[in-house]
Amino acid sequence: MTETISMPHPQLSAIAIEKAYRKDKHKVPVLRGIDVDVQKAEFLSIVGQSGSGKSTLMHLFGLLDSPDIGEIHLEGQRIDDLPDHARDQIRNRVFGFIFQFYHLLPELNLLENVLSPLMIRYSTWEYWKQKKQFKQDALEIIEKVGLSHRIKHRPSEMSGGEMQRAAIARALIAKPQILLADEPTGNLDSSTGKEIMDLLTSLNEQDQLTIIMVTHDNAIAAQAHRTVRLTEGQIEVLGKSHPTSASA
Ligand SMILES: Nc1ncnc2c1ncn2[C@@H]1O[C@H](COP(=O)(O)OP(=O)(O)OP(=O)(O)O)[C@@H](O)[C@H]1O
Repeated sequence: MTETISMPHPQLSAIAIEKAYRKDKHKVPVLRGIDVDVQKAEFLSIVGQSGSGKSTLMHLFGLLDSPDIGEIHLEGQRIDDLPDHARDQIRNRVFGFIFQFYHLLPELNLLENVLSPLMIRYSTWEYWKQKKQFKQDALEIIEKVGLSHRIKHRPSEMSGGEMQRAAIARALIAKPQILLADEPTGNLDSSTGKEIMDLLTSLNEQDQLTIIMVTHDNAIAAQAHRTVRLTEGQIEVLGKSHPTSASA
């Protein structure tokens, strides 16, 4: 009797992705056939020269944009071709985003910034009904990122490292399965960058949070489980492999 062994799907896959932008009536190809599998609880870094398409690939993973050709799969299900409302829902519930320049709301204090995704997700009535619980969750997350002493501070009153911690807390409040981090240390000095990497590593190891991180810094990239390099629109696999990763 033959036995079929079914392999679990990767948590997230880019399959034969192609993407071009238009410039002066010309099509400029950026991604030319990208295949990447990301396993649950993996920490993957994506490196490549400026303009190589790292952010473009990240945006496709997070459904902020759509590929011209190819597919994005979540747990084996295609998600890039879903209707807008379903894409919005997956983007908000599955993915958390952090960026080089934090993108905090300047007029809100830390606690309000962390709560802001929930204010957007829920109706005013739903939000007020659950506000006590949400606030407690936010305070726990703020403690986890080491900012309990900054709750009432606005972004202009925080350092770069504190603002990135605040942005991480804001991403965590929505309980994402996958954190997409675009140059999270790109605006920080090396020791503050290391602190942010330590925080991301602990979220990955202790909370089993999958992290996909874009960086131009090879030393930062080396702290992930696995690194892929984008070169001329294609993937080159570098570095160590995650124990459960089967392919690029
Ligand atoms: N919305 C857009 N419209 C037109 N061209 C774009 C758009 N977004 C990106 N590009 C172009 O696509 C290429 C890849 O951009 P992308 O931002 O993905 O690269 P990157 O590797 O993240 O670069 P960097 O490290 O400098 O941030 C660049 O040449 C960029 O100019």
